[in-house]
Amino acid sequence: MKKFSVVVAGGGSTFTPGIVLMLLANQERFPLRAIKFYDNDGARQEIVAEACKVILKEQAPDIEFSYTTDPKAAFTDVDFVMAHIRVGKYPMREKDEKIPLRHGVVGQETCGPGGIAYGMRSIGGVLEIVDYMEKYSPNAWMLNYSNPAAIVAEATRRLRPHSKILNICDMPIGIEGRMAEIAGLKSRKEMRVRYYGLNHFGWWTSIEDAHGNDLMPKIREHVAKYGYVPHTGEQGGEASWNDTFAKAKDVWALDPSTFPNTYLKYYLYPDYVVAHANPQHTRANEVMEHREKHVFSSCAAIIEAGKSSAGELEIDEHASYIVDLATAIAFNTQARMLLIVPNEGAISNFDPQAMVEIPCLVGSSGPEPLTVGKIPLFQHGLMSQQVAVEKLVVEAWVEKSYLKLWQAITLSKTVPSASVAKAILDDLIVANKDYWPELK
Ligand SMILES: NC(=O)c1ccc[n+]([C@@H]2O[C@H](COP(=O)([O-])OP(=O)(O)OC[C@H]3O[C@@H](n4cnc5c(N)ncnc54)[C@H](O)[C@@H]3O)[C@@H](O)[C@H]2O)c1
Ligand SMILES: O=P(O)(O)OC[C@H]1O[C@H](O[C@H]2[C@H](O)[C@@H](O)[C@@H](O)O[C@@H]2CO)[C@H](O)[C@@H](O)[C@@H]1O
Ligand SMILES: [Mn+2]
Repeated sequence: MKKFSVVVAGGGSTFTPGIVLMLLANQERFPLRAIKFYDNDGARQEIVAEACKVILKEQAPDIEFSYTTDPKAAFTDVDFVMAHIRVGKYPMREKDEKIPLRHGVVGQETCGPGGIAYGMRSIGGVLEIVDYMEKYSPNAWMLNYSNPAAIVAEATRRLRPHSKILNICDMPIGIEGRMAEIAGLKSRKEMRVRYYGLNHFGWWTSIEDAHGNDLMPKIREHVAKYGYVPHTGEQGGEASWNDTFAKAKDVWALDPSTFPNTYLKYYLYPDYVVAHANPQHTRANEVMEHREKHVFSSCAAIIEAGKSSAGELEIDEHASYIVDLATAIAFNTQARMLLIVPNEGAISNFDPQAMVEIPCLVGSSGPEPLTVGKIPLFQHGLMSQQVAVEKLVVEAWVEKSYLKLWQAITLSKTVPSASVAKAILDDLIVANKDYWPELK
């Protein structure tokens, strides 16, 4: 069986160790000859890379491993680019979340003004990686999950329309895992779903088991009481995520015939979100205090001891969707997966040039979207507004347009007025002076 070469773009990511462990656990179906890391922060990457070097030496000494900040070394002779960069890293995520809250508006990583600010930083970073891939390994595929996926996907549609890049998200994966548990199944892979929307802005319309039995009634009975919290009472995990999964109950109430992506709470209940936010301590702080600290302290311990058992790195099981996607491309499996793709009529009454998140069959030539048909007025209205925001952000980046970015923030369902939008924009411009193009 062919062995593949993968470069992880964003090697210093907190998700890299879990993804490496997941890749090692999937060698049977996705054998590797080489893994490379690439990052523009060599010091950050070195900590993760040196720990992963120990793990790879223990578990897969035959896989060639290297890490670099040199694009030519990183992107030469690769079959897949797995991209998860965060331009500006967590300090900028913290500003994305805190600046809107200063103005009484939702502060979130990928939603609202925070997501727009993040998008203005990510576009250039992701396009640069696409160009490196095409320069040094023109036959490679890029599996991108750098956020904000919706804006990045629109930017790649518009600016790199012929590039071999697939934009993906793991939120539906995480929610489907909970749905499967609620339905009494062992795995989400026993479910066959129909879903549509934008990234972080979608709905399930059908969920069946492998025999075609409708699982919606059973899941609906649970969600109506508990949201996506699988069992009542104490939950594991982090409080903010637990609150998000529980809040799905109220988001679901807006259309009980479907199940919502959890991110819709930021657009449908922005008042609730702001009222429950701490402007001095947001999700970025939680992640820096927990995931980032845990991953980097584990990596340091592994490096120090020279053995993986010295750390507590965990396999990122749910990231196996990345291998599902890579094997679908590599072996033409026609796997059925949610991807962010050009609509082109799949949703028959929606903008054909919108990037929509819908089920696709994936093979060696890429994704083949399944048809969705007409969507209802409620979802159509919400999606039309949101996709216009996302398109305006990309136009603002291309044209370096202050006006279009102001329009984008004003149009977001999370923002109450053009004056509040302008105040937020002016603060974001100052905060992002090292990252955004200079707006005129
Ligand atoms: N699509 C999804 O559903 C999904 C799920 C989880 C995480 N993510 C995304 O994955 C990314 C990584 O998340 P994280 O929390 O580990 O972030 P992180 O800050 O820990 O790691 C990101 C890495 O990217 C590097 N980087 C930044 N700009 C770069 C550039 N221009 N070129 C090369 N490297 C660059 C940073 O130096 C850093 O090492 C984020 O964009 C996050 O939103 C997406
Ligand atoms: O606040 P974070 O950084 O913990 O998470 C933000 C990301 O949330 C989603 O990814 C989740 C995933 O959906 C969930 O099941 C679990 O595995 O954790 C992931 C990362 O925390 C979302 O899809 C991403 O786009 C966000 O970046
Ligand atoms: Mn996502």
